[in-house]
Amino acid sequence: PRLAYIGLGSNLDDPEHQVRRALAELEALPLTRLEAGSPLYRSAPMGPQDQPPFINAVARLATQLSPLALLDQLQALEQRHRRVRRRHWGPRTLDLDLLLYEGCRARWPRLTLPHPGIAERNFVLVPLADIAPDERLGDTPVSGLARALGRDGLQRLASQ
Ligand SMILES: CC1(C)Nc2nc(N)[nH]c(=O)c2N=C1O
Repeated sequence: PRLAYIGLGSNLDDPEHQVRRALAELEALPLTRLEAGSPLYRSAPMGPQDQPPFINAVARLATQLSPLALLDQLQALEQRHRRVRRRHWGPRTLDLDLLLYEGCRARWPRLTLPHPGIAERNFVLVPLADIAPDERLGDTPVSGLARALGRDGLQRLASQ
């Protein structure tokens, strides 16, 4: 199995429940185990502000699926949460992003690895650092990037 990190996000239809349910569904993916889930974080939307706050988390999977097979599974999961893409960067019930895949750098039409937005989004970087502080982006440990970017606007939810 290879390690893969997934970014989860929701700001529609009870976002906290959407994210918690998606974490359980990641465990059920074929040839895949959920190894770790970060705490959940609430934050104001980056980009268009006229939408509800987001709930975000990051999960670590151990999977035998290839990157594209895993991406297919993630997109199928998004559909099952009735993801309706009305406007670009608009509200959504569930976003699942493949952030990192062990030993894989790619710039394919469907998938760029590592995910290009990681280092500028504290709602991704901070939960990623919670479960993978020693992963490196370029030459920098994720923990250092998260510390530099800061936790402004991020509220950690009580884990239950
Ligand atoms: C709309 C946009 C860019 N903003 C976001 N903003 C936050 N806080 N969290 C997200 O997951 C998120 N996802 C997006 O796609």
